[in-house]
Parts: sequence; structure tokens; C-alpha cells
Amino acid sequence: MTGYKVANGNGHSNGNGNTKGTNGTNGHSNGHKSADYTAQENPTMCSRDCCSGPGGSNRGNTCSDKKGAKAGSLTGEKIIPTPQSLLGNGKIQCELTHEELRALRVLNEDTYPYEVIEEIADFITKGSGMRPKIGIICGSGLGSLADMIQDPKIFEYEKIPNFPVSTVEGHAGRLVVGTLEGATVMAMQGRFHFYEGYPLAKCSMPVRVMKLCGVEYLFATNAAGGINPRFAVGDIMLMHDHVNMLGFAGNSPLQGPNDPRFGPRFPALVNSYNKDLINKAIEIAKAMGIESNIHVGVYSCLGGPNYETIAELKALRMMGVDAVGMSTVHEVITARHCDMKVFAFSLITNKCATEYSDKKDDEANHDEVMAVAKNRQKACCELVSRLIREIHLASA
Ligand SMILES: O=P(O)(O)O[C@H]1O[C@H](CO)[C@@H](O)[C@H]1O
Ligand code: HPA
Repeated sequence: MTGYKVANGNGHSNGNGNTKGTNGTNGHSNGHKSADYTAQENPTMCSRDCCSGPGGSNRGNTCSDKKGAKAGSLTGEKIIPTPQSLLGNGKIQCELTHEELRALRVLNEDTYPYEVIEEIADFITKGSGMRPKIGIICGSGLGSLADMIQDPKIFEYEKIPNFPVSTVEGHAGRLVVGTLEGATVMAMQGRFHFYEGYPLAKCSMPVRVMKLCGVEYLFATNAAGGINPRFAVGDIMLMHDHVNMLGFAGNSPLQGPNDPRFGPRFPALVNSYNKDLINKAIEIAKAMGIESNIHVGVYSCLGGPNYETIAELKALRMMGVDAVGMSTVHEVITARHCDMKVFAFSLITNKCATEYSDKKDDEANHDEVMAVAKNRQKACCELVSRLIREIHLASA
């Protein structure tokens, strides 16, 4: 017990309920919004060489030829572009070139246009000379999954056009393409999390890149806290379902206009985690002699970056959650939307306390997460490589 009383251990003070968001937006700072508003609020901004628009030779002056401008902007009326209008025929305030419009959308919008994702995919397939079939996302401290790849072609995120960059320790920030157990694979050594400030669609955009590179199977891995009391540190939980807490809060990687080239407006998510792959992984774990360290369970993603409170962990447990983290779910949703087969697991890097205690040891911390991941990387690598071998042999 801590220094204060918690009635019957539930601690339901229920004192306020005032947890509403402040502005109805997703709160994405992403550092680029100001450029968006400059463009919107300058009614004379145009793409030609006559004025202060991008590439204009007469910077600081306003454009006298406003043929391209919308009527609203001539009268000083402010036009607020919507995501739909940006995806429409490209008129914001005046005619922007296709390239300018696209750059604006990539910088400012939560969604990436199909063509931009296609270009990134081309960059990778042409640069590597491969069309990978299996995509791997390495969880915190699990970057060694990508180190197994043979004849790797490495793409630093910062050198990939329009790609976000990794900001979290244990996420190197590179894409590795090559072969593993005979299969062509691409691995993200570093994923994107909501708490880094990226909107969810940006966090999971690489999954769409994978799809357009030819990927059919997504292997998503993560480090997670174990809520199920039967889980020990170092165990592996094969995900068979998830509880999307960010979704409960109205956030989805599929928010915004739907591009049917990726998938339907309303995708179903039952059976998201491929049962055959789960069963094969259990067989492999038996063959590896680690059966007692393997569980099948439910993962939940919270927004982070803070770890959870005791009350939150108790609530998650009551909801049937076995392990908790801050990733993966948005990637799985994006992968299922574009009809990929998904296999995902959590390495349990810490046990989540579900009782109040003053012990420092009970608090999760990222150093411990990384240390446990390092200790267990061999088992995780073997599980993944054996499963990839099975997939490769079955399709050969
Ligand atoms: O989910 P991955 O990326 O493995 O990382 C997990 O570890 C970090 C916290 O220690 C969070 O980012 C959490 O999501
Ligand atoms: N909570 C959330 N994310 C995590 C944890 C945790 O306990 N451990 C590793 N990632």
C-alpha cells in the first residue's frame, strides 16, 4: 500500500471525468503545420514565376494575375481546405503544380497519397533489386531480427524520400532488404510510435510501402509489459487479438479519405492474426524447447510515452488484455486493410504491477525493456527465422 488509502483496492474516486481532448484534433504537432497555414492564408500564393509563391522571382510582392485563385480568396474570405479538397483536383488557394501540392500534402496531412507511397516502394525495390514477400517490424531492442538478413541492402530512413525518422532508443532507423531462410524480406529496424508526434497514418505508412513492394506477410514484433499474472519476464506472447485503446479515443491509421487501392472504407478486423501462423509458431516453439515460455494472448496499445498507472493496468486486465505496449496495433490495422497476412508477438520485458506498492522495482523502465530484449533476442530470432522458413518452403 502507498501512503494513502485506496478503498477496497479499486481506488475508484471517480472525481471528475474531465478527460476530454482540448481541441478535437489528433494533437499532431509534427513540426510542419505552420507551412500549411502560410500557404492557406496567403491568397496570392501561386506556382508561377511572377510573385512570391514557391519559386517566384518577385518575392515579397503579391500576384496581380489571380486567374488561378479561387473567388473566395479575392474577396479576402478565408478558405479552409479539408482533407477531401486536398485530395480532390488540387485547388487550395490557387493553382499549385502537382509537385507542390503533393509536397504540401506529404508534409502537412496525416495521410500519404498513394502515388507518394508508390514512389517510396519503387525507390526500395529498384534500389535493392528485390521484391520482398515478408515484412518484419523490429520491436524495441529487437533490431537483431534484421541483422539475420543475408546480402542486406540497407536504406537509412533519412535517405528514403518522404520517410519519417526514428527518434526512440532501440530503434535504429533503417530498412533492411535481403534474404532470410530463402525468402526475400524487408525489415524495419525502428518503427514509428504515436508518442513521437507522428499521426497514426504516418506511423504505419511503411506497412503500405511494404505492400506496394510486394509484401504478403507482416511480422510485427514488440516489447511489452505482461499484465497476465502467468507471464514471466522473457516469455513470448503470440498475439491473437488486440484492444485498440487509441481507437477507443477516436484515433485510427485509416482516418481520413479512404483510398480503395489499399482497401475498403470499413475493413473487418476479426481474425486479423493468422491462425495457421500462430499454430506453426507454437510447433516451432515446442521444437525449440521453449514451449513453456510461449503464450497466446491479447495485446493492447496505449498512446504512451508514459507507462500505465495501476488503475489503467487493472482496467486493461478486466478487459481481457494480457500484455500492453505502445505500438503494433496501428500497423496491424493498416496491414489487414490492404489484406496482408499478419503474425505478431510481444516479448514480455517486464511484469506490470497491478497492486499499489512503493517498490521502485515495480516500475517499468525503458533500460530494463532494452536489456530483456537483448537477452532474449536469440530465441526471438530463431522463432522468426524458422517461421519464415516454413512460409518459404510452403510457397516454393
Ligand atoms: O512497441 P515497441 O516499439 O517494441 O516498444 C515498446 O517499448 C517502449 C517502452 O519501453 C515503447 O515504445 C513500447 O511500445
Ligand atoms: N507498458 C507499455 N509499453 C511497454 C511496456 C509496458 O509495461 N513494456 C515495454 N513496452
